[in-house]
Amino acid sequence: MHTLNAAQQAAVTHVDGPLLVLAGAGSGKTRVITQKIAYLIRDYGIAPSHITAITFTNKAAKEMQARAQSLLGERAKGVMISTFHALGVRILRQEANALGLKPGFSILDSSDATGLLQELSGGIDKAQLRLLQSRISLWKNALINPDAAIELATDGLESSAAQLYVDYERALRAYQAVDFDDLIRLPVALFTMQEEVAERWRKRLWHLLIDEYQDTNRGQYRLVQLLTQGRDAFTAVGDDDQSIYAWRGADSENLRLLKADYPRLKVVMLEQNYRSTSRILGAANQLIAHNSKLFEKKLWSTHGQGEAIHIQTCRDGDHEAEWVVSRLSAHRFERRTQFSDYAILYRGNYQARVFEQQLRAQRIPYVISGGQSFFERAEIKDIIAYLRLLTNQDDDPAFIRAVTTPKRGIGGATLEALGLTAGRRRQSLFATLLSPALGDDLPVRQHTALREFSGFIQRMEHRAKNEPAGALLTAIIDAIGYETWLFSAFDVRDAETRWSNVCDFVQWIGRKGEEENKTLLELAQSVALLSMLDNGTEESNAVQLATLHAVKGLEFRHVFLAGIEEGLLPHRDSLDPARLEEERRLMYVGLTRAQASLTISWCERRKQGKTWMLREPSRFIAEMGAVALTAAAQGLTVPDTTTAIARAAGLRAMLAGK
Ligand SMILES: Nc1ncnc2c1ncn2[C@@H]1O[C@H](COP(=O)(O)OP(=O)(O)OP(=O)(O)O)[C@@H](O)[C@H]1O
Ligand SMILES: [Mg+2]
Repeated sequence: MHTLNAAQQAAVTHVDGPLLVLAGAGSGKTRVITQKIAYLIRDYGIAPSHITAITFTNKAAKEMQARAQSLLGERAKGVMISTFHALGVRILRQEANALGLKPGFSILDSSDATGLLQELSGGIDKAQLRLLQSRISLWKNALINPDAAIELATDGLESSAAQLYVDYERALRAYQAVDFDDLIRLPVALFTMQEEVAERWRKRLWHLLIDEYQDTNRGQYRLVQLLTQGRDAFTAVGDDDQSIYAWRGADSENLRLLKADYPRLKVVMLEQNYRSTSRILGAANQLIAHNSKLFEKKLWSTHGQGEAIHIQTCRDGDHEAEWVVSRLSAHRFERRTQFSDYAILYRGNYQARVFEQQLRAQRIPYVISGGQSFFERAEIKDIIAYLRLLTNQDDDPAFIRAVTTPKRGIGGATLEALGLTAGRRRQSLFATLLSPALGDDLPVRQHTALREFSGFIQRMEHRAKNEPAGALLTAIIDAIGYETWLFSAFDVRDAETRWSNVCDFVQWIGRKGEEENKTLLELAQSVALLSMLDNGTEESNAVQLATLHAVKGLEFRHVFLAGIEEGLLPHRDSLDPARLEEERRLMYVGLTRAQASLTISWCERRKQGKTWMLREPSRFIAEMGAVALTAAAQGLTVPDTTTAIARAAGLRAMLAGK
């Protein structure tokens, strides 16, 4: 408690009613949550299992768990610290029956969902499909069901989306599958319909703590309401200036709604920033002052002025990557810092590639998050299809993927025949396959192959109940001949990469199985969640590469913000006033990740498709205010790449000599 300021202490000790901590970046909101968990358990005598904390990413959950553990030791283990979605899974798993789901239901990640929608929509083009999918997702997040969506639809696009939504829901139910949005929507529906179920959960949940509250959507808001109704005891912390998920249905109005919905709401403001130098904070404050305000907030730091913010003009994207990586390298030798003190941040995933190339070329270890997930690679999804099938045999998409990968002589015609019979009988493919009468509809050879497959799945399911997860997964992969198949289907280098990913996955499952004492069946279900937001491989001393969206809540000693140009940030599709404000908040999130130094780069030209486009520095740079900056942009010379590399090499030699 002595490590908290007075306002933080007030937030920690307020336990009997609703509380909102509303404060800017780096003011210790997340710290309030961790300390409050410890306070509730140690000083207030609440059992760990009655406390639940919600974070935005798996990574944040992990960090919070570690911090709670360092404060509380073993006792912290009983606290549920997870993302909203993981809480949803937990509720659904326990209440599956009430929702007509079986406990082993499948969770589709967004690319599975896209695949299913593609199939249902009869193969429309990708751009159109993306629009429909995001429309459906927004409806789901706003708790609007398919029937209501049909009524609400106002134009052609919305009507097709609503129709697709109807078919999509039907398919999901038939496959005993849920998508990410359902992980919130279904518990809300359940708690709304069945008061006694809601009450049971409320009893278990003495105090709920929610980080990054500004990025909750309608469904999540409702879930919190349903879980806390009655005692209304919860802690929400957030910053409206860091709301950056509107495109996924998040609504920072939820902060204001709290005040209306909970008349007893206590609001605590925090004003001291413990993270950044005054100069970085000043730039961030000046920038965000250009947005219209939901709440008035102050933020100051006692860390001193610190280093000037460096703005670098680069010729093009390649030059930028080279420059950033060389500067980082030189900086590390000068300051004797760790690689993990650095983050290179950008707006879009695709921007990562050039930085990865440079980092690899200069042999600098890095981790990347927010990019294409490890779990979204084809070979990993192949294996996951088998896992899904073990837990839920009605999962038709998993069945089709597994039965056809590796090829086992079961062709399109066979699957089509099977599909027709299944459709007629309103059964899943797997259930149809098991029924004795099927033989009439299929040629003998095909029938035997299918039967072999179903027998295999059933045997493995049986073994999964008591054999260690890692060993069993290895057995499955051996039995299906996956390695051999990879090397026959792809060229050697490609196959090697894929096989090594599969081995990593097996190891990871093995480790998780041991650590969490879970069977393969139990692990299989949570795998889908990992592909959601963050999936950075774990390495301790590495430069962090990430999108701005993925680094919310995190901090780094030295931050590079790349591609800070008109068109990229703000993005050219987001220039209307409302979206421009969201872009500005994104920049604010980026600036406020930095503790000690901040380097911003932009390119004079960039390739867009095949043509070179001239670029301008982002308006956000000007909005940060000139005092904060050294301006290479204003004609100051900076060491070019070669000098920086030479300097780094010189320093390396010097350090080695010492
Ligand atoms: N009272 C305090 N004394 C010393 N350090 C503190 C105090 N409160 C917070 N800090 C430190 O300040 C940094 C920022 O805290 P924290 O991450 O909790 O801020 P936040 O408000 O959650 O930021 P963000 O809005 O970016 O999520 C952390 O390193 C934290 O340990
Ligand atoms: Mg935080």
